Amino acid sequence: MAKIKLYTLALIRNDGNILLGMKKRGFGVGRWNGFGGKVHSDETILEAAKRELLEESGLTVNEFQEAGILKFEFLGEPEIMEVHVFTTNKYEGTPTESEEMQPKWFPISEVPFNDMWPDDILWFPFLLKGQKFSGYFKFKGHSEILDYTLEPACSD
Ligand SMILES: Nc1nc(NC2CC2)cc(N2CCN(C3COC3)CC2)n1
Repeated sequence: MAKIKLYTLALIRNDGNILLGMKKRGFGVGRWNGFGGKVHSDETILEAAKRELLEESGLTVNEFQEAGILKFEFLGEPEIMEVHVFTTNKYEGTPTESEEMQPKWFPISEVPFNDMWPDDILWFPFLLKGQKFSGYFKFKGHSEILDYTLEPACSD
């Protein structure tokens, strides 16, 4: 039976820019990404999103928009990654490097997709348009998408 593991991913906007972090260690090291991590058993997904963003970037967010849900399967591995994606342009603090992430603002037109997870270029357009999305990706290793589905998702 596949085991689902919950993760969060927060993308912070500021006018025409988006905040990404270079992952310095662990899963996804060497790739730019939003900020997030595992959901602990004693917290909600939203609490985890806020906690991980603060830990990884130094930013405090009180109001997140739900942007979408992404499910990832890896060939030969039982765990399904369920990533809850959030976005906001309301935050406090200044992006600060952490042990996990080195933050950097990118103009929306210069998102470094070649140095990000290969799924990102597929769902970012939904995020940038404010269109909620629901996606499922089957990966072979960490760089090859074998197949996927991606569709607009209804709000509630
Ligand atoms: N953009 C993007 N793509 C992903 N693709 C799947 C990997 C194939 C996964 C993903 N996250 C899942 C992992 N999470 C790490 C931070 O601690 C764990 C960040 C968000 N984020």
